[in-house]
Amino acid sequence: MLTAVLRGGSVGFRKGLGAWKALSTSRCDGILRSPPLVSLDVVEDWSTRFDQDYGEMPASLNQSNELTAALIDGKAIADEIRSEIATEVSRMKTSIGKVPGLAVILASQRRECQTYVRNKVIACEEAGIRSDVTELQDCCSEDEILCAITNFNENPDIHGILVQLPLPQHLDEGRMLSLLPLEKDVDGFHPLNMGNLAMRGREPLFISCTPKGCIELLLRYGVEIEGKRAVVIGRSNIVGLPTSLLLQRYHATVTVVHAFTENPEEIAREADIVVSAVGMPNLVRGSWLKRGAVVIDVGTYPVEDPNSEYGYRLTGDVCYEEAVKVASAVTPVPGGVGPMTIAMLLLNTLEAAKRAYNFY
Ligand SMILES: NC(=O)C1=CN([C@@H]2O[C@H](COP(=O)(O)OP(=O)(O)OC[C@H]3O[C@@H](n4cnc5c(N)ncnc54)[C@H](OP(=O)(O)O)[C@@H]3O)[C@@H](O)[C@H]2O)C=CC1
Ligand SMILES: Nc1nc(=O)c2c([nH]1)NC[C@@H]1CN(c3ccc(C(=O)N[C@@H](CCC(=O)O)C(=O)O)cc3)C=[N+]21
Ligand SMILES: [Mg+2]
Repeated sequence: MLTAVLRGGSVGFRKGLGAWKALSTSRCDGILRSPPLVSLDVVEDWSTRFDQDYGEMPASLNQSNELTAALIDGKAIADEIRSEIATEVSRMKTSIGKVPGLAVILASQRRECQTYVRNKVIACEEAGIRSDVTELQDCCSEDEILCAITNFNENPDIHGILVQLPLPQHLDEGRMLSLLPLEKDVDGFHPLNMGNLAMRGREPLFISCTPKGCIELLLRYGVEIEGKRAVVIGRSNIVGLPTSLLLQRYHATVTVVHAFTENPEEIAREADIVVSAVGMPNLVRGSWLKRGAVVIDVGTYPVEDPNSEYGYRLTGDVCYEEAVKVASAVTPVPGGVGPMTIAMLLLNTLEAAKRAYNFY
């Protein structure tokens, strides 16, 4: 039975001997877990660590001793999680006649925002989750957003509410997010959820989907986090900041790099784990990476591409061709973090519904 994907479903902390330990709880027993695939130390024989489950190439060395990084297949893992969520949703429907419901408030005509929302709606449908989108004009007022939030808040069939970001410039994003009902904040962006993520000894009701998806990729690929040097590039409320907090919960030593950072390249090169969330294609070159590092590329930057379905395609922050020669594992864009974000959103929505009905 699926109740949580993150190992230690709620990441608990145990005090003792000066150290806090993330506690593994039994709440995530039903989830398929692969044995360690990627080690932070470069090893010659990857075949012994290679897990068949995801069917991807393990990192290997070529004749000139260059690494070929393993591909971290976010799409495959997300599909697996989504099918487990679908099973849970049908169990819920059968036993109490209810399904989870997700509301999305979209106030942007930007095509990639429209695409993300469309992808979320499709993913909901496939999992048997009800979804309801309120589209507002770019020029909408704060009151209109509040009104949409209130409607969804009062609707008992809606368990999760997501305000697609960024909001148009003239709106106060922080204020909008602070007005979300805590127990429906499946994006984890409410200041109380963020604050509880940041504070030791406290648990957020929801952890933001993208950071949760990044950690889940690391865990599923067996990447050790505890004690390792992690560098997060970007410090936004929606990705960089919560990712740095979550990595600390898993006992990484975290450095945050941002637009004002001097010598980002040198800092990044110290990292065992690099998470980049900037939105600048090719920012992270091969020279930014320590040999054997694990690289999670969150960036999704739309570039014109007349050959692709919607006239654009997405590129990440990482120069993939260079990174694969230095890193031990890399997430692709697309097919890496993006699909995990959606899977975690469905999971948070399922969790919200379970709480609402006290159904476990
Ligand atoms: N795959 C997914 O599921 C998701 C992908 N994304 C993508 O991730 C990217 C980041 O999104 P988001 O966090 O919302 O973006 P923001 O624009 O809110 O934040 C960007 C961050 O990058 C930092 N930055 C800017 N330039 C540099 C630089 N040259 N070197 C180092 N840091 C820099 C900024 O620093 P400062 O704070 O100093 O300004 C800021 O902290 C985007 O491409 C977005 O589309 C976002 C969410 C989910
Ligand atoms: N309140 C809020 N919550 C969010 O979670 C949120 C947001 N606002 N604003 C925008 C960012 C961006 N984001 C993505 C989600 C999925 C993909 C995704 O599925 N990407 C696919 C490809 C999609 C495609 O090709 O168009 C992939 O990377 O494989 C990408 C980006 C969520 N965001
Ligand atoms: Mg953004």
